[in-house]
Amino acid sequence: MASMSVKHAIAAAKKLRSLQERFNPGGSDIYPALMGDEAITALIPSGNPLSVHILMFTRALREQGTDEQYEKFGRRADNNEIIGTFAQTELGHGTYLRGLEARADYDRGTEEFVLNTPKLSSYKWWPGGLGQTCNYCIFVAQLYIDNEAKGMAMFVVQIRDEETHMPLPGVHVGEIGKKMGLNGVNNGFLGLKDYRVPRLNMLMRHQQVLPDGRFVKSPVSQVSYFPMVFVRCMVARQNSNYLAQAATIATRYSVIRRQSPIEEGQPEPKILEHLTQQMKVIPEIVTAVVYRLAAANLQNMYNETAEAVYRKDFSRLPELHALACILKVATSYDSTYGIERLRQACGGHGYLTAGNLGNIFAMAAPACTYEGENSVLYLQVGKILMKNWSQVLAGRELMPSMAYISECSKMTSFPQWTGSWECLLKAIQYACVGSIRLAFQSYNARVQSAQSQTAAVNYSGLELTKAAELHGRSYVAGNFYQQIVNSPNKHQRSPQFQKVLENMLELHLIQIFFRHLGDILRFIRITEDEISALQRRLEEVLKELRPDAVAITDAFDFNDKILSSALGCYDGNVYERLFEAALKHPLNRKSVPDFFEAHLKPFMKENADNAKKSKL
Ligand SMILES: CCCCCCCCCCCCC/C=C/C(=O)SCCNC(=O)CCNC(=O)[C@H](O)C(C)(C)COP(=O)(O)OP(=O)(O)OC[C@H]1O[C@@H](n2cnc3c(N)ncnc32)[C@H](O)[C@@H]1OP(=O)(O)O
Ligand SMILES: Cc1cc2nc3c(=O)[nH]c(=O)nc-3n(C[C@H](O)[C@H](O)[C@H](O)COP(=O)(O)OP(=O)(O)OC[C@H]3O[C@@H](n4cnc5c(N)ncnc54)[C@H](O)[C@@H]3O)c2cc1C
Repeated sequence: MASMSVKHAIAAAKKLRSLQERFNPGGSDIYPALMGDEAITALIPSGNPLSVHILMFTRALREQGTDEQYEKFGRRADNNEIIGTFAQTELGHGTYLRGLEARADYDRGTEEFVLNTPKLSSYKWWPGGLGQTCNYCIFVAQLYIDNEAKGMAMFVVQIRDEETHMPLPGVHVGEIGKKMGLNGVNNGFLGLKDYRVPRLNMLMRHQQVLPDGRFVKSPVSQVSYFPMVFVRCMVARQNSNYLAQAATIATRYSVIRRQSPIEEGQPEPKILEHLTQQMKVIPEIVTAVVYRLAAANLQNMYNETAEAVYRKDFSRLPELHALACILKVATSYDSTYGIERLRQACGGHGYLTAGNLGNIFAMAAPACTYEGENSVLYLQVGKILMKNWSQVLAGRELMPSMAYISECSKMTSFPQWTGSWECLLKAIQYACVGSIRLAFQSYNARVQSAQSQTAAVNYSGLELTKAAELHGRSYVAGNFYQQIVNSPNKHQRSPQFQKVLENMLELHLIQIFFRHLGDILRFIRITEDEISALQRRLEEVLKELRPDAVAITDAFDFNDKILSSALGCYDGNVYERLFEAALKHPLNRKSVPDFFEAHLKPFMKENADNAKKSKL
């Protein structure tokens, strides 16, 4: 499987290179490569073994290395002359980066670093492509000078001979084993023993070790985390894509499959006529659109921040970090749970490999873990919200994506309930700020009672997580509202198209309202009549969006090859394709399976003989 994936990935990368040269001659714009990676990844159901090379290895060289280091390593990596990965996570540590055990000791006598993974738990474990594909990696280690720890640093390390692909001396490298998906990616392990690299193999754009061993600290240590921020932004885009693929499959299947009359004596309807089926499928279509728009916003913010960081302006890093965390978490959680809901909406055929929904789930699900495990990133955002709440109390301005927190903090009570979009959006934001305030009170009380900040974060973790989740909802819903209601290009849309978008906004806001009704009722008085009115509107908007469901998912424009699903093909010939896939199963090559003579027949005969004996 791994070699097939590498073969496909290389073929696709070559195609991508020619496209890039045609549409972006000589440009260093990485995004065609990423779109290509998206396409490559979608075309290789077992995952793209070059993803981490494209997304992390090349970018770390460009963003963390000096111009000279880019010339030496980065250009060759961008041109796929060398293939690398990002080796940070270890067998014993993934989240707590300050606990990473791999070490780099500076030897000023030879102006080299001596790299070691001192224990089994220090082995790098998980990096994509590391097992068999890559011949280089970015090796993340704790830097030591004269045995004094200086923090994390990144090193360009060649792990395999460029001609023979043999592991180099001092390198122990291999595949970590089968996973629940992405088995074409050959995630690997790496142990290094007294492995020496020249001083200039340490990426030194932001921090340096001089020949005499003097250490020049980075002005902002967190800039070394930047490669992860980028992938978090990419995950938001990628996982909204996975959800869109699954929503396309389930929608198309739901207008082909007929089952269970709604009126006695009437013919069986398409299953999408059932209201509960609409509630399973249509909100997922809208969620995919909502996150795709949020991910696009985040990508623009990443570009702007990356350019600023290149100019040594780190001012926007904190906001990008907060948004990248919350959108990576929200998109990966909602897409993973949404894909499973869509699989279940397709009945038994949704469980067939030929439907491809299981594989799309297996591709989407690990995004809840890699690039920062979601519950950890929720806590990270919770901490940032605590810091921002202190700013609010001090009357200081907040970063733009948190401005609503200041506004809501000035409201002594929630205004008269109207049920309008603005009211629904404000309700989610108001509940978020109420949750932040409660979390802050708990957190602050703990710090006041002499708990350390890290302990206070841990013991306030449930409230911090809730506040972070509601912050994500507020940001995403606010972004969707702005795009639909206040977009500068709104006048270019036909009235019909605007109406579909407004129905999608109505559905998203009501769906989020009901999902967090408990959180909202904690801070806002809403009567049963007002809630029932929203229930009616939910049923109504599902009915209104039903006729547009296929057109919206067709607009995602996934080629049948990308969907790779007998349930979701454009021509709708589901049963023929299911049957065609079944006949291809190896067990159907013979009428009598080999195991009949070898196992089944003796087993049945033995039982028959025993039955006869027991009658005698
Ligand atoms: C177009 C689509 C194409 C396809 C797209 C495909 C996409 C996906 C491809 C699949 C490939 C998967 C590859 C996977 C790779 C990996 O998994 S790489 C390894 C990832 N590992 C992690 O993410 C580790 C998670 N842990 C952390 O990030 C940190 O430990 C922490 C949890 C954030 C804690 O940080 P730490 O420094 O230990 O302590 P804190 O006190 O929390 O932070 C200190 C201050 O630093 C700020 N900060 C933290 N992180 C960042 C950051 N990234 N950027 C900016 N600032 C950061 C933090 O807010 C604190 O600030 P102050 O409070 O102001 O001091
Ligand atoms: C498919 C895939 C691809 C990957 N690719 C790469 C790669 O290319 N390069 C790379 O370096 N890594 C990669 N990783 C590793 C990934 O980054 C780590 O798995 C991730 O960072 C989580 O670390 P961990 O697995 O060690 O879990 P741990 O950090 O051990 O966490 C385990 C659990 O403990 C809990 N926990 C941990 N810390 C806290 C906390 N502070 N507060 C509360 N609860 C906590 C959480 O529930 C967490 O799920 C990949 C992983 C996967 C699954």
